Amino acid sequence: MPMRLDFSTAITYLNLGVALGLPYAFYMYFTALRKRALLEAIPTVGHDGIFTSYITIWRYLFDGRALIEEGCRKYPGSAFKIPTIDGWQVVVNGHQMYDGLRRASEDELSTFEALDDLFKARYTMSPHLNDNPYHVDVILTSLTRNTAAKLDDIRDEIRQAFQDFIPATEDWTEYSNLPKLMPKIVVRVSNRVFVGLPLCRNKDWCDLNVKFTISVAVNALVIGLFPKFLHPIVGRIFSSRRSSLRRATKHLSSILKERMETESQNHGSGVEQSYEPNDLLSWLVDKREKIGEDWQKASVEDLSLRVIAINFAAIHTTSGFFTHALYDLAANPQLADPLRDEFTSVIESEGGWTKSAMSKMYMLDSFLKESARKGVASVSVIRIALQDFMLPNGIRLPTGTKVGIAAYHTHHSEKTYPAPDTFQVARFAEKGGNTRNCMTTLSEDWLTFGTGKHACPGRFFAVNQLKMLMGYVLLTYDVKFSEKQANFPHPLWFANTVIPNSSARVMFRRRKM
Ligand code: HEM
Repeated sequence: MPMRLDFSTAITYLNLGVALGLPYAFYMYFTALRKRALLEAIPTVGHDGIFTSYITIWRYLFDGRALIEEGCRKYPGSAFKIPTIDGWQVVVNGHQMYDGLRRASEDELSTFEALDDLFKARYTMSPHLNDNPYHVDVILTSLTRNTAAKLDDIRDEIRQAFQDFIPATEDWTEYSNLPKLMPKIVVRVSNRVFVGLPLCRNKDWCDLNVKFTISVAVNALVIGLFPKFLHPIVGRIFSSRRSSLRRATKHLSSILKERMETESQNHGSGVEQSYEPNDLLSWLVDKREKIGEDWQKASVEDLSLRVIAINFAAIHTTSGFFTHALYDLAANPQLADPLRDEFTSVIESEGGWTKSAMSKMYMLDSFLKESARKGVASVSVIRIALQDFMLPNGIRLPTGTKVGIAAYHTHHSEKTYPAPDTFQVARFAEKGGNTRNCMTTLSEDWLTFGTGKHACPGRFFAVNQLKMLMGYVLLTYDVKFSEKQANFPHPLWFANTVIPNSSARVMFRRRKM
């Protein structure tokens, strides 16, 4: 029977709601006033009234780039603040400011705290992941060093994955929603190196790793809608971390146990660790003493979590980058021949798809870098101040302030990049082995991989993979936009992130010589 609410019960509920809601509203109001007062010395772009700031918060979601551009014009080489749904975001621009952020230590401006804030990582991934992020070191050292030995595997997996998802047909075949399709290819190729065969082709493993990133982002968004003091409760309710970890452990448990057993037997016995099989799992197991005294207790869960966390960092970044590059290739079909010629002549002179060959693809490097230059997020290098921090121009960031660099603005500076809105394939191309301008070299004008101690450790692996993906496409297919694709499919800039356009229609066919 439906429950009837009588008048006096309704009044009781109303009173209860007011009794609880009013103190909360006051708490929120005074917290907002206090936070704004702390940042008073930093100018605001948009509205900064406690209530009117919501107009800017809304605008930031869909037009953040324009707001940041306005801030950079008004305060060149300096800092300004913008109200966002996650609180105040301080944005800096200019080389001097870049240097200030680059040099800051983790104790001053924290990346881990910023990741936690952005992805609510302690609830969506693990409360302990960043206590000892030794997997970051494993990516930077073991993965980078071993990539050369894995290029044949990468190439093989690229071929297999493309055959499965974009078979080379005689006639043109149209594909839509590349942002959904490309992660399916990239997850296989990356996992050929992370976990090897046959797991890298396992549907459930691939599905888990493609969807884990999305579930973390969605969970974080939902948790962020609640006030911070409720996060420990809602963080448990709105998080799929346990089910994702269970799923990952199911796949990795027996493999990891076996690797740990072998590694323990060899540890200290003088037997040189030969990394057999030579993959990320072996490197993580081998280096697990870096966890500290407890390294032997490194559990299967701990290692499994690190593997899906690495996938989280690797898959959608690489596939988003690759999707943008494919759009740029389809929009500039005249570039296919020169890029293809460079690819074939370099692999011929270098004796195959080697690491040295990849490093000599100057035009391809420049093409990919130019594509990423245009499609960068509006804010990058996001940090949170763990103590009061003085910016190089004397502006003080109080403890707890979130700060980032205006990346889109930097990548579109007329001074650094003349005609910044045009696609210039040779903008970065340099012959003669000069690596100053290549994709993996960090600089104040190139923020795709961040900067400083926390710059992307996977960039060397990612760039090799991207060059091989692009090389495979160039040698195997002709690519163009469908006639239905009237305009260039610009990405969507949402708040401070960038998302590849999902409505574009791209046509592929087997390459006609
Ligand atoms: C094109 C592909 C990629 C892009 C655009 C990209 C971009 C980035 C950016 C912007 C950061 C933050 C840097 C900073 O705040 O200064 C980052 C961090 C990170 N990336 Fe990447 N990334 C890519 C691929 C990868 C891959 C393939 C891996 C792993 C194999 C990876 C692992 C990581 C990790 C672990 C961090 C955190 C580093 C730390 O906290 O010290 N990334 N990446």
